[in-house]
Amino acid sequence: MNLRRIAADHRGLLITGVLMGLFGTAATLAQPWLIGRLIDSVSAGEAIAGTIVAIAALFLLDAALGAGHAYVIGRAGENIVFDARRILGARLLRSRIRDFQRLQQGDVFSRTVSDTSIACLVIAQALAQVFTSLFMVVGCVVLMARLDWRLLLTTVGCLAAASVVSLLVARQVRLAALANRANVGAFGTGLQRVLGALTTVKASRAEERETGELARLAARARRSGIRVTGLNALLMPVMNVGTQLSLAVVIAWGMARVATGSLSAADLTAFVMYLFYLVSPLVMLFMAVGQIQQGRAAVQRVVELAAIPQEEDDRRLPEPSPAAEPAASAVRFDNVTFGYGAGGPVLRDVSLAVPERGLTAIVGPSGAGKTTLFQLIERFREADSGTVSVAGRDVTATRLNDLRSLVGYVEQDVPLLSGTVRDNLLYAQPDADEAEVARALRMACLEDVVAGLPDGLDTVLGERGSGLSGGQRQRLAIARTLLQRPRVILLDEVTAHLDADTEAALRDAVTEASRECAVLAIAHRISTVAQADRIIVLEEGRVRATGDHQALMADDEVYRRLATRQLGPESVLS
Ligand SMILES: Nc1ncnc2c1ncn2[C@@H]1O[C@H](COP(=O)(O)OP(=O)(O)OP(=O)(O)O)[C@@H](O)[C@H]1O
Repeated sequence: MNLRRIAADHRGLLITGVLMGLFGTAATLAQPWLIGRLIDSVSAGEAIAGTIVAIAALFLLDAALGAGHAYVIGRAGENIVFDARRILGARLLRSRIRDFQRLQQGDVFSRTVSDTSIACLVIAQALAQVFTSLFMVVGCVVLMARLDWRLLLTTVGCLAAASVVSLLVARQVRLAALANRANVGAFGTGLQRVLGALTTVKASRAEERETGELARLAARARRSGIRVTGLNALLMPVMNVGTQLSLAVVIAWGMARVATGSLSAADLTAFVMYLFYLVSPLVMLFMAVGQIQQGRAAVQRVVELAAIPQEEDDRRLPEPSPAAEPAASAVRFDNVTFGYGAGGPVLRDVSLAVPERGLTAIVGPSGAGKTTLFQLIERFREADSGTVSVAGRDVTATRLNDLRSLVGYVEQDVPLLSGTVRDNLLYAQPDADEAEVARALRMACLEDVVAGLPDGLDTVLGERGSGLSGGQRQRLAIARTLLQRPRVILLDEVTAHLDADTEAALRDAVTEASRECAVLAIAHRISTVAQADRIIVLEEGRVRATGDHQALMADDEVYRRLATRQLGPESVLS
């Protein structure tokens, strides 16, 4: 993402805003000159009605252009923020999982939400401010020089001293503001840390400790915020002292010269007005420069995040042929080796085939690489060597959209999003009709559950599907997957103990699903293993054995151990 290019897309509005600001400034600059002429006309006893009308018109024009400038620049800023967030959102959703998982979620959030607005608004507004303030300062100085260059030198002397002090203060403001942003960010991260694990905090009786920690972080943010406010409060008064000093000198010396006749009263009045007009844009200029510095830091953070690598653009790959390819296996691994990077391979020379129908259970000790197999099938990760195929197609030669429509993934922990039950059900297949929904609910054994909810399908679920039990959430995710009519369902079973009824319902749902497509289940329960048509035993990234329960109980020591210790002692009896 290139913010400069985004800003260039809105150059029409930006240029209009800056031009309005410049014309408004020109209208401001003309006012003291016209008032000087008014004084001249009054002194000379000439008609003044025309001049008064011109001055009033200038005031109105100045006000209208000032308002227009603020609105147009603000609007351009919001447009730029909108584009930046839209592009960033799309890039995050299309990012590669392995790169996304390296990021801190709190940091991604603050870069996408607040850094984008700081970067874009500050830069649009501060840049516009620089143009108009600079024009005002230069205009005032030139017109003051034309009126009286000696008075100008005196003024510049006083204001220059005040400006140096202001610049030093402005620098401190910038540093303090950066520290304050970091402290506010640290508070946000601290809050996210505890709110994300609120039940753990409560169960550990750590509320008081964590409240203290949050208060400490909030106090740091408060301290640095007060420092910013204090320094900011100094800026204007420092410049005001400079103005008051120069005003006193200009009036004293100017009046003396008016008395001797070397300066007209009209020119002195105009000069004093320019003096007032000069100060505010001078301060604005300092502040805008400081803001641009802050904005640059935010731009840097946004651009860094936007550089996150993307899933490959696979539109060049051929479209799948409409005739369903005959495939002997729903999923095939041929000599697949894969590692996450440092630490060596997690899957080693894995070869396996999952038939088009039926339930295939994967069992293995913790860390054997079971979830990693699923990651490769969905192509969240890619094999270092060997081939993974789904429905007869090499996953690396299939468009991601096509691949992921062939595969339904039912995760263990977070299968649902917040929203209604219906939203969740239709998530992968938004255009499914009522008959298909009813069929999916029936197959996933969810009809009774939905009927028992207060608003049926329109019941609103909390974040991550809270409001349903673990087993119900998984069955809803199975129903969602069934609506998609995939060729393969990947099921990572819930590990938590389920009651006998829920377990039976889940088992029935899986059996139903496996009549229509291949179900590949990471099995944590003996009920799944016992009903499986075939079982793959994975150990240390290798396929150790394949077979049915009876055969593996007889032949495979690791399976026997898993079946008796991990999956439940009752398996020995089965
Ligand atoms: N994102 C990751 N980055 C680095 N290593 C990882 C990552 N995910 C998993 N691993 C490592 O890969 C190995 C296999 O992990 P995987 O999650 O596939 O095992 P598993 O068989 O599903 O285990 P469990 O039954 O405990 O869920 C583990 O040693 C794990 O530490």
